[in-house]
Amino acid sequence: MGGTALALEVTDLTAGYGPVRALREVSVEVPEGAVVTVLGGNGAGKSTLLRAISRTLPFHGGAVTGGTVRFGGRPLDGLATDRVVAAGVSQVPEGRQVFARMTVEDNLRAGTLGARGDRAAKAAALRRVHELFPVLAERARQQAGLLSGGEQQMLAVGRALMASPRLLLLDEPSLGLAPLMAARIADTVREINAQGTAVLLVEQNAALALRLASRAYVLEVGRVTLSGPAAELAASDEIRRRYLGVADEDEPTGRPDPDGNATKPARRPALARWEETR
Ligand SMILES: Nc1ncnc2c1ncn2[C@@H]1O[C@H](COP(=O)(O)OP(=O)(O)OP(=O)(O)O)[C@@H](O)[C@H]1O
Repeated sequence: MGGTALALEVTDLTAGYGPVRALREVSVEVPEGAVVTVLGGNGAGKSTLLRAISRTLPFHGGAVTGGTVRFGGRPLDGLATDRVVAAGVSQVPEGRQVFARMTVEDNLRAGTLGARGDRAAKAAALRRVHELFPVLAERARQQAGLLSGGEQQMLAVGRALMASPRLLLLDEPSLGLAPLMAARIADTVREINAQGTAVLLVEQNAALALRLASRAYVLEVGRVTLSGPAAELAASDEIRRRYLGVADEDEPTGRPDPDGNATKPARRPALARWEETR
């Protein structure tokens, strides 16, 4: 968990796609070494935020039209994507997007393009990725497109880690995965963070994200509508009702009864459901 030093400082960021305004004066901070999450429904602007930070928005036909992004005190504005990677920020895009016809090892090698560090640093990064995801070592010569969905997500995360980032931008890592696989990915995010990498996690699965993060932001139609410590947001009625699938009149305290059972099993919060898979 971070102290007061900020790794990432996004200030009043406005961005869009032609006439579509996807982000309006969004400000987000990630302290050094922290996990911070951005929650929000479909189309809220979560992916756009990550693309604006990694400067990949132009590849999607979008542009930043206002505000600043600073990393480690230095502005990222105007940098090419590979310079952002070199500055220590790597993104795992939504939908994994591994190179399906390339081997697993070549996908990982692609992650070192633009990265800082010499051969020894890249070899160390590969060892770290193989320790986190042994299956990527076992399947090194296999075509990436033949991996399962969960394994492809591991590959996408592994590829981003090959650049030894100080900040990992993670776009919906649990999307389309079975609960057990999502929980495994969550464990890995925790481990990556414990090794010193800060994480900005975009998720629709609020239960999972709030368990991982120390701080959370809620994005609605391009604006930050709520932010605070993740534990506080997880306890708030508004978040519980809208993002954790709990109706406050049913479970005013949200606490299980003394036997540890939720009081209304049929309406158990998503948070409890996720914990059961672990
Ligand atoms: N490449 C694009 N071209 C035009 N409009 C886009 C593009 N990508 C996203 N948008 C629009 O920008 C807005 C924000 O989309 P964005 O993908 O950032 O939201 P999101 O919160 O990541 O949603 P989801 O969880 O569904 O991916 C939406 O109105 C969306 O339709």
